[in-house]
Amino acid sequence: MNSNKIPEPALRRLPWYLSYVKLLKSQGEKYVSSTKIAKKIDVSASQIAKDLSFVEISGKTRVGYDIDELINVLDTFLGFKVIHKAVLFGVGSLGAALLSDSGLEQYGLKIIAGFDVNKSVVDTKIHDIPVYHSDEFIQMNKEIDAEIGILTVPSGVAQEVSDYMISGGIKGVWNFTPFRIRVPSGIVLQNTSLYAHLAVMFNRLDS
Ligand SMILES: NC(=O)c1ccc[n+]([C@@H]2O[C@H](COP(=O)([O-])OP(=O)(O)OC[C@H]3O[C@@H](n4cnc5c(N)ncnc54)[C@H](O)[C@@H]3O)[C@@H](O)[C@H]2O)c1
Repeated sequence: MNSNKIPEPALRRLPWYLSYVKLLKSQGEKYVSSTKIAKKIDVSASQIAKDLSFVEISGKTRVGYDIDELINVLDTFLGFKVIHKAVLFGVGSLGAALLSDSGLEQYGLKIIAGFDVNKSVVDTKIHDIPVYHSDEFIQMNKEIDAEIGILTVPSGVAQEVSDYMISGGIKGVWNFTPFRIRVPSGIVLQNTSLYAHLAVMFNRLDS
């Protein structure tokens, strides 16, 4: 298994296969072929077989992949089985919604604490997750040891808050702000924007 070598498009497709085979398992299926996955997902069977060649699993002739084994190797390969500790900066409408999303933990992301500067949210709990003042982060992260920082602050402070999280030991920044923040080499940056996807949908609807 070599996760460094897998191309990003293949890596992005693996969760689709995982969610489909989990559905098949819930329907009592034991085996699945790449042809069967291909029929449901708009990806060719040969592409699926190629993508799955990056994970340590081999199909059986005629029956295909053992579903339990496939779920297990995909969950492991994608990092969903290991709990990654995270903190979240900016407990506003988006940040609070993410703190309330118990689905993230099923994908291996455990948000340990939220941080904000607004007195009305500091020292509260959202979905049982404590919210602290941002100034407390550096000291607290020596204990929490979170490696992922979720950024849901206003764009105007995105860069400074990102720098601050990194100075406190954060190794990966999940940036939800529309600001193109910069991170030092060695720090992983993932930008996520609902709005960018919406723009693509509008553009396609209008054309
Ligand atoms: N990626 C997406 O799809 C998506 C969707 C919605 C919003 N957003 C972006 O997410 C961000 C938050 O949006 P929102 O609607 O939740 O805003 P919001 O105003 O409701 O929340 C922002 C929070 O950040 C806090 N904050 C401000 N300065 C801070 C600092 N220095 N340290 C810590 N916390 C600080 C504020 O007190 C507030 O609680 C914005 O940048 C917005 O553009 C992105």
